[in-house]
Amino acid sequence: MHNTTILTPATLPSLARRVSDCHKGLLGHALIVAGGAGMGGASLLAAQSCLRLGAGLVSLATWPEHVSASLARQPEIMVRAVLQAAELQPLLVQASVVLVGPGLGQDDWATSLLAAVACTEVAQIWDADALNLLAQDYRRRPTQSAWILTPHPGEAARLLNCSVTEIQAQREQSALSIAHKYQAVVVLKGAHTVIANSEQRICLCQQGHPVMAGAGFGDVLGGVIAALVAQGMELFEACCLAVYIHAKAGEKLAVYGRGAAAGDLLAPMRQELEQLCPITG
Ligand SMILES: NC(=O)C1=CN([C@@H]2O[C@H](COP(=O)(O)OP(=O)(O)OC[C@H]3O[C@@H](n4cnc5c(N)ncnc54)[C@H](O)[C@@H]3O)[C@@H](O)[C@H]2O)[C@@H](O)CC1
Ligand SMILES: Nc1ncnc2c1ncn2[C@@H]1O[C@H](COP(=O)(O)OP(=O)(O)O)[C@@H](O)[C@H]1O
Repeated sequence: MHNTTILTPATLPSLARRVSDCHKGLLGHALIVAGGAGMGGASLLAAQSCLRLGAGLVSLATWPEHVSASLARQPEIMVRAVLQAAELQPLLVQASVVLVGPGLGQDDWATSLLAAVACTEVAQIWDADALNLLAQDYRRRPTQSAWILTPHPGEAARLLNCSVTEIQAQREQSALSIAHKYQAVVVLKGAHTVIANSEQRICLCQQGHPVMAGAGFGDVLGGVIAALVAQGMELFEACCLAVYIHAKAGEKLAVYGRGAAAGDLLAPMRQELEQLCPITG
């Protein structure tokens, strides 16, 4: 049996305040490995949200055709064209956390980049196509590092080799089963997101809104988790805080009705984080 903790301001973990002589070198370097051909939006959304939630440095390793558009949109991100996995190595060495998968695709290029990430010791977050590739072959998992998996119900069904209906019928148990099978922290997304780990720890987020049922909202969440890990939070705690501020920001967007774009979350997520965990003081 497990006890479920409902995420509220009283139960949420906190992000440490910044000391007055803080500098970007103390706030982590996040590497986003994302965006195969035709999916440059997913990688940019993830990298932007990581930057906007306070990571000290953000690098984006992506398919070459996305470099100029990404730089034009967000020049603070260090955007690198990567054609071969070997080109990832110097970036992996610098990273304090890696997010891999948004819009990555599942071709040979994507598979080789994922293999390079899995070999490193740095904490890593696997999302979207990284999860699809993992579901196809369990041996793709990292062997030396702590990791987070962020499936939506479709990806969760692939990871457990069952149906979406079965996942949704018992969401908490499904998250625990994935956590146990893959020895990871798991964020099972969708209405009332569940966070679980392999020690049967489980948290439930009751915030959020159907206005978030749109392209890219999960890519943004991956970037937020990466930002909080980069700034020093433990993996499970970072997931809880990220899920909560992402969902609360979604509720704020709901007042405008249908048609929210995932990038609209950035400003309200910053406000939520500041309200819960002020930067100084
Ligand atoms: N702008 C971009 O470049 C975007 C790229 N994206 C990328 O597109 C690729 C494919 O991802 P998709 O997620 O679209 O496709 P998937 O085939 O992985 O997932 C879609 C299916 O999952 C199930 N599902 C998902 N959420 C559910 C929920 N809450 N309840 C019940 N069932 C649910 C449904 O069966 C749905 O048809 C990924 O690499 C992703 O990162 C998307 O993130 C959309 C935006
Ligand atoms: N009906 C809903 N209620 C609450 N949150 C939702 C709802 N629909 C989607 N979300 C949230 O939006 C995000 C969608 O992620 P995902 O399905 O991975 O989208 P994408 O791959 O397009 O980025 C998740 O964080 C999920 O919890």
